[in-house]
Order: sequence, then C-alpha cells, then structure tokens
Amino acid sequence: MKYVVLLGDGMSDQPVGALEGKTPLQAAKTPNMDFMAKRGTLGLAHTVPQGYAPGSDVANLSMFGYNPVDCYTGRSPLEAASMGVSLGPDDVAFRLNLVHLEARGGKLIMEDYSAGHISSADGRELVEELQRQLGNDEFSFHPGVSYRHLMVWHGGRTQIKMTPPHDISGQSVTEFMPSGEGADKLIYLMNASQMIFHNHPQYKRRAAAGEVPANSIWLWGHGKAPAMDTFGTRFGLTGAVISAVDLIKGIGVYAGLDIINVPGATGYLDTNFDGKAQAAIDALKTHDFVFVHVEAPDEASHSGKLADKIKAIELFDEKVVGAVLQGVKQFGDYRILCAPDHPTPIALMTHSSDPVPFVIYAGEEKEKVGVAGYDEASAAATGLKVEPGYKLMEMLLNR
Ligand SMILES: O=C(O)[C@H](O)COP(=O)(O)O
Repeated sequence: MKYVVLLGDGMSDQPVGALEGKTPLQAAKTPNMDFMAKRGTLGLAHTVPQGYAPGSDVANLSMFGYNPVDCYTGRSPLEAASMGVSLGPDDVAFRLNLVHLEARGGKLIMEDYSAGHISSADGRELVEELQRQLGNDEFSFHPGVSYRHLMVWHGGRTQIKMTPPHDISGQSVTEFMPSGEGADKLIYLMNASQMIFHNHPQYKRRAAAGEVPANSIWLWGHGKAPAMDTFGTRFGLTGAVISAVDLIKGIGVYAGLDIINVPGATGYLDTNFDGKAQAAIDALKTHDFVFVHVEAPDEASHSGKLADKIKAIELFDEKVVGAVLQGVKQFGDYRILCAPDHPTPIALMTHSSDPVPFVIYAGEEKEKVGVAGYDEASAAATGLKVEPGYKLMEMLLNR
C-alpha cells in the first residue's frame, strides 16, 4: 500500500464578493480534486487545536499526524532542523524575515513581509552581512530561502511576545514590536539591521532595478528544539517529504523522513509543480509514504492576490494532484489525502482557525450522489468532522 498527502497550503477560504460569493476553491477549475471528492471520503478537519495560533507550523504538524499539543515548541526550531543548524538545550531559534517597512503618516508600516519575495542569493548576502556585523557568542545568523532566514539566540529567552509579519501587512509595526523579558535585545537587533541594510550596496541596486529592497529584519516564530518520535516509530512506515520551504522539510527531519529537494521548487507561483509530482512518484518506488507540500496558494493569499490564488489552486490541481493520481496507479493499492493545512482567507490576508476541507481517495470508481466537488461547503455538507485534526493521518493509514 502506498500513502500520499497532497497539501495545498492555505487553499481553503471564505466566500468572496468578487467571485459572486464563491470561494477560490469553488471558482477554480479543479477537476482532479473534484474527481476524488465525488468518489472518496470528504469532510472537515480541525488542524489547529483550541488556544493555538493558526500557524502553518501547528497546522502542518497535525497534517503529519503529530498532536501539536504534545510537541509544538515554535516554528523556527523546525526550520533550523531543515537548514542543518542544530540547537543546543539553551538555544532559542527565531525566524528572521527580510521585510520592507515604510514610513507613512507618522507611522512605520509593514509594507512587505517578504521584501518583494527577495531571491535567495540577495537574502543570503544580507544575512551574511548581519552575521559579520552583529554575530557573536550570543547571536548567530543563518541564511535560508528567499526572505525566510534564521537567527539563534544562544542562552536566549522564550517568554517573549512576537508577531508574524504576514499578520500585520499594511499596519503600523509599533504595537507589534517584541515584548517581554529580553525583548530589548531583539529590538536592538531589528533597529541595527535597518542601519546595516540601508548602507548596503544591495539597497540601491534593488531600488534601481525596481525591486523591493529589504530594509529591516523582523524576528518571530521562536522556540527551543522539540522532542518528537519519528514517523517510522509511530506508524512503521518509510516516507519522504517534498516541499520548497524549510518549515515542512524541518518537520520531515524531526519525523525521520527523507527530504527530497526538487530543483526549481520556489515556494511561490513559479514553482516547479511538474518536478514535485514526478519526485513524489519516484519517491513512492522506494518509500511507503510521501508528503507533497505546495506553498503557492498561501503566498498569494498573504499578498491579497485573488487571481494568483485561483491560478495556484488550478496549477496544484492539474500538475500535482492530476499527475500523482495518474502516476500512483502503477503501485496498485494506494490512499491519497488531499487538503490544505489551514485556510488563508484572501480577505484577511492571513490564516484562520476554521476547519479545512479534506478528501481521502483510495481508487474508488463509483461517483457519490450530491457532492458538487472539492470545496468548503461540500465538505461541510457531509457532516464528517475530524477533531483533533492530527487523527486524519490515522484515517489515511487506516489505523
Ligand atoms: O513566513 C512564511 O513562510 C510565509 O509568510 C508563509 O507562512 P505560512 O506558511 O505560515 O503562511
């Protein structure tokens, strides 16, 4: 038996006025997800436990079959594992975003949480400069992918309130600066980064090229290394993870899964959808389980770009879901779980804690009566609810 998770990050949503009350999933052409929904098991899953912020970290731990309540310590330690940065017991990892702030109306505004989806090469240049100028025994800076990087505070504090920058797009940052014990050191680093970036040649180069320059860091998503059993220990299966982003690959590292890096996987609309699907089929030749993650719908939602979100969903459906549906047949018995981790409603430009529509398809031929397709309303109409959401994995694996 082969098991597949196909995850379209943040693809579920709410009814959108510009779509005459349809959600992006309802408006997009998704024949492959609809095919599975009409034949398989369709329902809603609560991937975010009560009292937790609806981050991709928490929601994806659920989607990998881990109860966040037992193992979640923060987002950045998971990303650190993927980046090959090991954390000692006193180390606290922080997500370091390269962002663009803008002074407007007497306020400092979070203009772009991604510094124009800065390239990994430009991002690395700035993070290496931070390490040169600010790195010491206490703080170290490590380059990652695009705008997503890592800072480790050796002997750091964890009781600090921090805010994801994609949650405060267009808002004044003043109210969201770190607060709590040790926050002053983090604010110092954020301020220092502004001077460093402003004087860096990249600033003028990007501005002249019409690209958004990174003019600050933004720290968030902190935590110490978690303790997790491997997927193999829990379920007795081998598996692999395919994703562009360190968060998902890091969960894979802690879960003891093989990480498959696909050339051209960007975490954005221009990602290598075909390559990811092919890598998934190849992985199933040597593994029992594969988890394929596509970030593009979430990124489009954080940017408030409705057309891009619909495009991302359609590309995911055609190039990943469709290709895997075909390719998986060669293995005989298979079970596929398709879902987002959390909704990222385009109107909110950030995540919500609402349950997500999921479908589990195991090759059923017969079409069920009355299921319109794969979308939020159809999933709700079945009355099937999986709560807590991490139980979905047991459902997929028939445990
Ligand atoms: O910081 C990020 O990686 C992006 O903004 C997306 O984060 P998310 O996957 O938690 O939405």
